[in-house]
Amino acid sequence: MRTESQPSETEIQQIFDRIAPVYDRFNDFLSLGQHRIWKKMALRWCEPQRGETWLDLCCGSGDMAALVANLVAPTGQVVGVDFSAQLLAIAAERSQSYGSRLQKCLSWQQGNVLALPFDDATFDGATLAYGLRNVTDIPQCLAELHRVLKVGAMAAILDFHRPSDRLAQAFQDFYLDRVVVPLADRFNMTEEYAYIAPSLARFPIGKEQVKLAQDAGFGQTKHYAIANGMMGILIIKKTA
Ligand SMILES: C/C(=C\Cc1cc(O)c2ccccc2c1O)CCC[C@H](C)CCC[C@H](C)CCCC(C)C
Ligand SMILES: C[S@@+](CC[C@H](N)C(=O)[O-])C[C@H]1O[C@@H](n2cnc3c(N)ncnc32)[C@H](O)[C@@H]1O
Repeated sequence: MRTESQPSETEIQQIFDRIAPVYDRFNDFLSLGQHRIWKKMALRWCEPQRGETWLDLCCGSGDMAALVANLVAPTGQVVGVDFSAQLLAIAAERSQSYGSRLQKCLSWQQGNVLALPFDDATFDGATLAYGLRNVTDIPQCLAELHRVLKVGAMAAILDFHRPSDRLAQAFQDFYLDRVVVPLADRFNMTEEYAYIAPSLARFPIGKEQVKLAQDAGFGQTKHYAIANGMMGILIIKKTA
């Protein structure tokens, strides 16, 4: 797989600001709605509880934050953080259509997950869906996540994964190159979606993610490959 040099933070921010208008529809169409299942699977492994305060890093259009809010409502809180103003605006707009029970639990903050604007030990748990592969400094992201979590807190990190099975790998390559990018091309977003494949080629595999989480101080770490190995969920717990 060809790998390219990593884009800068500004370039990544611009990618997501540009794809914001089609982001949700593309995800639903291109994953046949499966990405919503994958997000729910991630939550089943970190179990947000009613009344807790959770952080959704790289929240984008707010999908995952809304799922967590449904579990911590009515007294809990979920803070979605992202540096894309365009996707955050969509998250805020979409949350207006949720019932007041959820709306009261959700808040949105523009910020950089590599320098979170929260005190140490603030959150009971966290989610990070399709964000770790897009940050420019994975160890710093995991260090910030560890800092703002309470001891005993869990986090679920969902992202693409490279299958070990050659056939699944070939399908993933085919799908990204011959389905995803051509569709994006029809909306003048070729480069934005062509970024996925090299970002995946650079992305640490499951056991490497476990090591990175352990190096960041997480005492319990487990990586699950799902969707025939094309996606992965890292479950981590702050134990000290
Ligand atoms: C929700 C998903 C991807 C989010 C996402 C992550 C990124 O890093 C991007 C970078 C640049 C542009 C867009 C994104 C982005 O949308 C996963 C589902 C959407 C995927 C684009 C579809 C790929 C699915 C699997 C490779 C194969 C699915 C097989 C089967 C048809 C379900
Ligand atoms: C693929 S989207 C994921 C959005 C959402 N979590 C989801 O599951 O659909 C990746 C998001 O990460 C955000 N992002 C990337 N690097 C970031 C950083 N350093 N700080 C804050 N947000 C960042 C992008 O703006 C984008 O919204």
